[in-house]
Amino acid sequence: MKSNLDRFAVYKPFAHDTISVVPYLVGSPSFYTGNVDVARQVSVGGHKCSFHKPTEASLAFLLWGMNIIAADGETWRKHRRVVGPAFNNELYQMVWTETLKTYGDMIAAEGWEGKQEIDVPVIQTLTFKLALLIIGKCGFGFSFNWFSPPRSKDGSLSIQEALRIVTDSHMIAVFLPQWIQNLPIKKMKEIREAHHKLLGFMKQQVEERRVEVRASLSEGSGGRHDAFTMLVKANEDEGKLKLSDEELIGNVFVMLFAGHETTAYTLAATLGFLAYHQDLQDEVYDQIVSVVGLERDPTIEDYPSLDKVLAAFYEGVRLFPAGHLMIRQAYEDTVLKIPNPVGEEGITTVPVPKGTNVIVDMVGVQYNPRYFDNPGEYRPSRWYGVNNESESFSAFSIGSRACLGRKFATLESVCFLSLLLRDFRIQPALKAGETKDQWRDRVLDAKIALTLGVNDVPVKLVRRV
Ligand code: HEM
Repeated sequence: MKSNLDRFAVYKPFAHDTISVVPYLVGSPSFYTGNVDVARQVSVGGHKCSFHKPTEASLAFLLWGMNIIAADGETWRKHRRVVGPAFNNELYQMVWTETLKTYGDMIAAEGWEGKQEIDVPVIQTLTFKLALLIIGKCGFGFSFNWFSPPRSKDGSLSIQEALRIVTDSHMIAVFLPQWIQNLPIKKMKEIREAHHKLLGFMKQQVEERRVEVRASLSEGSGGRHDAFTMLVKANEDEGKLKLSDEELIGNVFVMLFAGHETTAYTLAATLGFLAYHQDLQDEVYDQIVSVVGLERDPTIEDYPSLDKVLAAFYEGVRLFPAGHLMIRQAYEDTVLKIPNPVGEEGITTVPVPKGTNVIVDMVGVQYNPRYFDNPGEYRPSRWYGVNNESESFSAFSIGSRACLGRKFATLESVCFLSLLLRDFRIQPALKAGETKDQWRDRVLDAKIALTLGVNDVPVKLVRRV
């Protein structure tokens, strides 16, 4: 069976991991690369880089206002100066604490306390809910919980439900023509209601936070620590370079999209791999028990010692790199220095005319045998002892435009996995007559939406203690 992750096969006939693709009929050639050195040349940004992020590549992120992901050049620097400080230790502590709390809520709300075996037909139903609640609480500062009713007593949508609908329908809102979105059908009406509700709410929140931040600055008190509040706070210090309210909202929303689906899919893939590889799951479990024991909750201070849990997650990100395409464009005539194939010394310099797209194919990078021995194999030990911030792990991108939420995602995931894997052994939920290998082939393959993700992962949770 041909896998959607077999993208490196594209490069094999050419013996190069950077290729030029010429369209049959119209359009100019583009480069596709699975090479980290080439990726670095085009994706790092900054004055010396001849490539930028074209607006067409970021349309999916521009629905709510300009933001750090879509911006480029000076505009990006302005956004980064405000958004960067929001990712600080106070936020990270909040991510850990809220993940612990949300895990507890999940167990109670799903009725799993005391249950010995639980069938979970699609693990994504849990990981998406977790990621949405954590980004909602830590990114937006909302008090969400695992089972809140979708509509309040007066029949209006709850903010939590509006956020869920907006996230789930993002591709519709971006790509479907406006006249279809305006049709008086139930689904479209619901999406419009959710957008309207959320936007009104966000505007009111910006104003509320501004008042709070000014009060806490003048009183010297602490105030809230969610990313939204931090953003408003950082923006207050910016004088002339302040972001507008629309840009603030654009950035809060982009965090929702950048930080929700990515983490949720990767957690699902990681659990799928660990279900298939019971020996690797036991290795991770042994570390959790030796670091945290069986009684107490893991703390953020345990995080550096839970390196096998992190490695299991990193290997999930590598094999299912959620940010699978990074599109850059030459804004001037330039060259690419392309390393020759393995076994041949040196580089080949290729001219790149202004306007040429270079597409960093993250699946190509992560499955490139130049960097990984037997790249298709799930082997977390590749990351044992590798510094957490290391660029040898490239699936969060590299350079100054690398993922700002890397630590957010890894803290959330390590905390959640440590709790879940300590309580339960994860096993593949097989169909009647299906073998484990058939389950792997059916389940551990990719599908592509806004990000790249794993197929639905059906598992069985078996209580360990
Ligand atoms: C497994 C989880 C994640 C993966 C694999 C991932 C991957 C990436 C990649 C590849 C980029 C570079 C995109 C490009 O240059 O075109 C990126 C950028 C970014 N990510 Fe993530 N991400 C993850 C989670 C998160 C989370 C949880 C957040 C926020 C809470 C986040 C926020 C961002 C932001 C703000 C940027 C833009 C940085 C900039 O351009 O300065 N990401 N991410």
